[in-house]
Amino acid sequence: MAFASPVTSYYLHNLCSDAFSREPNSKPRKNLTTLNKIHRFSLLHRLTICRTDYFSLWEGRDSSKSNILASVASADTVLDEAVERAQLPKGDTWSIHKFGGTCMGTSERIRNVADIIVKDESERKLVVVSAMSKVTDMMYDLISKAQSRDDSYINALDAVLEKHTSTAIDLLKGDGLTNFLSQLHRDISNLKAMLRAIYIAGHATESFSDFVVGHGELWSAQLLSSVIKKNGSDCNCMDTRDVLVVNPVSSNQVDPDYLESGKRLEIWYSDNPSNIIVATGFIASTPQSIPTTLKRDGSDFSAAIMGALFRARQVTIWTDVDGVYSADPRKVSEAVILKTLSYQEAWEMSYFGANVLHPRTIIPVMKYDIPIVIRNIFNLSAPGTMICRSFVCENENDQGLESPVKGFATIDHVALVNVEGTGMAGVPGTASSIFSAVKDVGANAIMISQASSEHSVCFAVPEKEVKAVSMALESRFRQALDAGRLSQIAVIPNCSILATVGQKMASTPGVSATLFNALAKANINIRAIAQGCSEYNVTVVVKREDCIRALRAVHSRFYLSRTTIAMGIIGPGLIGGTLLDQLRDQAAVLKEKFNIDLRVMGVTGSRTMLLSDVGIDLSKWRDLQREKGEKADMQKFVQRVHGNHFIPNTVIVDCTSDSYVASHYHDWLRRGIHVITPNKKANSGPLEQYLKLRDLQRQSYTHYFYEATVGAGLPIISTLQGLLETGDKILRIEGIFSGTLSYIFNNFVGTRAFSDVVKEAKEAGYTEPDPRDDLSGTDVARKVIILARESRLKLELSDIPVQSLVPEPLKASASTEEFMQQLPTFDQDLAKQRQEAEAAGDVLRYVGIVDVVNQKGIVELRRYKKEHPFAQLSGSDNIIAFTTQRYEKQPLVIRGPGAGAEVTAGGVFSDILRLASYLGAPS
Ligand SMILES: NC(=O)C1=CN([C@@H]2O[C@H](COP(=O)(O)OP(=O)(O)OC[C@H]3O[C@@H](n4cnc5c(N)ncnc54)[C@H](O)[C@@H]3O)[C@@H](O)[C@H]2O)C=CC1
Ligand SMILES: N[C@@H](CC=O)C(=O)O
Ligand code: NA
Repeated sequence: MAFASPVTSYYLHNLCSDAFSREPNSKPRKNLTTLNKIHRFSLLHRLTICRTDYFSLWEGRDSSKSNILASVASADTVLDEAVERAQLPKGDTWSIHKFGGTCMGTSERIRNVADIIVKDESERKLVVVSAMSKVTDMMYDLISKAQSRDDSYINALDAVLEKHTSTAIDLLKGDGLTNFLSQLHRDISNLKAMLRAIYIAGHATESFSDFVVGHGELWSAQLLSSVIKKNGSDCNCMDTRDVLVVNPVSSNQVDPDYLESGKRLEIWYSDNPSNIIVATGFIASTPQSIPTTLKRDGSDFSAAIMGALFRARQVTIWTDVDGVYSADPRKVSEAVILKTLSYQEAWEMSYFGANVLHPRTIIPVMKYDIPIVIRNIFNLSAPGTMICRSFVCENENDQGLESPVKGFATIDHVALVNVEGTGMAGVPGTASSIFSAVKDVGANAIMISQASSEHSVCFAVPEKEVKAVSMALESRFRQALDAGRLSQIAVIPNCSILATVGQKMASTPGVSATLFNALAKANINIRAIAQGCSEYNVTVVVKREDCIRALRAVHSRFYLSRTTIAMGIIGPGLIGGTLLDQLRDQAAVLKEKFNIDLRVMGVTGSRTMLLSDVGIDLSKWRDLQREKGEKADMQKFVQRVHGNHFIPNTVIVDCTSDSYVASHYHDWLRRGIHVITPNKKANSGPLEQYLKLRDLQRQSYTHYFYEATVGAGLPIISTLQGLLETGDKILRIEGIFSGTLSYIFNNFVGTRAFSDVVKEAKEAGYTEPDPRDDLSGTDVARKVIILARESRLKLELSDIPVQSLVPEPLKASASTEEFMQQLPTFDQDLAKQRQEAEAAGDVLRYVGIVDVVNQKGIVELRRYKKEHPFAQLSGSDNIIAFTTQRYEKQPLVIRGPGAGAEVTAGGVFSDILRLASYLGAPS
């Protein structure tokens, strides 16, 4: 220590002798205290009996679960009887309660804490408190200001004084208030002198800082104990520096000295016996009685050490959340509060950044099987999460039996390092060389994985450390790299770690299969995997951009009972609009009865789009689109529907007839977005693109359904796929594939004009957006191509000869309206054809044929006898006959309405439900 002047030394000498003159050992030692009795008779005894019974049960005669549970219950009775016999007074057990800074944030909250403590008279309590919220930061700020010779530390100290004075005035009165304020003023004037010394020296040692900072806990403990006393309860305030002794092991870690702390506690308690003790968290002393702190998460650690010293029944950590969540609720909004966690599970979760306890907090209580309960001070009705020995956890409730996985946690900003080469196999010491290089640059390997071929070792390090690590490895292995014994030291940046935690994974086959399956279904690629043989944790490394989706996918697989699918609907026209209405009407039933949760996150037309982060209210989607719609932007639409929500599965439903929209399917499928459509453009477009699309889709775990492209809601595609998949051979598919043309020729009778019937078909919603697509035969040709390609024929649309019914002069009409206006002029042509057919006892039918045997397709207007099944149709009926090896003599025939808003939207809807069932919805 280089102190600048004699003045400084003088100040420090005085301050230090005042501050460090606490000599707990010098206090008179009394005989065995009540506390010791508690140790001996009550808790240890209780725990011993308890353990003996559990173990004898495990090793004993009957280890079936129900018998164990029954016997545990009887063991509890035995315990109670033992306690009764020992005639231990009620209240002899201790519990530890820890209240963090938020719980102690205001006078109102401190009053609330006092209420919780005083109202529960069931047992003795040691209450560990943190400083009032923000005070620790204020105290550190004082030191940093003083060290950097910034005079404003004086004002900052005044703010600290003011905060505690006003809180005390709110909470206390009379002697309680006077005593607190006079102690506060004494402390503040001491601090002022000390900070002045730090200011002059321009430096504060760690123990000075610890001493200054620890005042936050001293004041909050004094405040709380005064309030409790004011309420008439017997309470003492403990400055834990008199009791807790710790040995520093590194700059951010200390080891408790239980033996010495136990001795000091005994002395302290014999001087200050009471039913309630309010103790300062965070602070402690070294064996030389120099003030220190317990470093990070110090107050939790204080509570756990006290729990162990008191052999407490339970340690309750009061906080502002309902307990430990199954995943970070900011990332997974459907995360649930876990009822129990084993010590090991809590350990694993906290390692991976879950907001649980610091692992070292668990060690002291774990030793004595003391449960830790995390509870919400703002929601007393929530039972919280109990962290305890796994055997006890299982008995507490059945949660452990339901899911072998408890929680999921992630670490971002990670890079993978892959050291690879044939020269590694069978060479002892390679791993040691790799990790000693990692150690030499002070990096931490978060995860390590090596396959037994030994050709590569892969490990994850924090991204900020990867450059130094790779340089160190390159230099360490320069020779091996030059000689080719190592082929590469590769860095894979932008990764995240996803950990799945659960002690019961160890004894449950199939957990990792479920996990990997969920990731596969969400189309997430796994870069590396690690599972220790304790099996408490399966860790995967994924691309950072996939991490939240991965987390949601696995979480929903293990926790969401429903199959939740995010949907984007493109083209809210006739079919799209009807589909949205059908979804609106059926959503509740699907959710309730089938556990399927369909959420429309976006609807886009060609001009406006409507987006939502939680799902659009379908009861008013039209109004919302009108009022809240924004300019349509396909990229933004897909990004929001797929990326910005908590649902792992996305489907885009294309209800347009647009080739441009269809050209996006490839990209969507590649990104793991499922596609469903009644739009025929993709499957009847250029063959090469179609084949590419199907290849991609088959390779990925994404689904592409298009039942409504042929025969609207009729099961045409699925029937054909079923025949093919079960090994049948398709010979010929023949039918009336156009609802519009079926309707037209079914109704083009008597004196009716052809154009009138076309108009009717359009108004009934059977036609394509442009009815020329129907009349020209193009729509039928597309359906023929779709079925031909499904039957493995490699045909282009241009390979199909098509007989068009569009009069030659109208082919080039500017608009649909113009076409419809001019059509009556050409009514005579078709009237003539019809009359000729009628005269011969025939009817006209517009048919499509897939001739699989001869590998060709035909689309034409044909004559059929009046008795032929094709002549028996009505309305917009389609009829499709499959002639196959199995159905050779009698074709398999499907007939029914093949166009129209309701049936088509219904067909699209059932594809959506098929997707849900593929994704795991109950059937
Ligand atoms: N009407 C029927 O009976 C059947 C129709 N289909 C198919 O259903 C699809 C939809 O047909 P309809 O609803 O009758 O047509 P429609 O014309 O009523 O609706 C299409 C909608 O898509 C929108 N749209 C067009 N291009 C777009 C783009 N690039 N981006 C966003 N939105 C765009 C339009 O603005 C319109 O709202 C078509 O592919 C059709 O072949 C399939 C089977 C039967
Ligand atoms: N316009 C089509 C609709 C279905 O694809 C038809 O009439 O069949
Ligand atoms: Na269909």
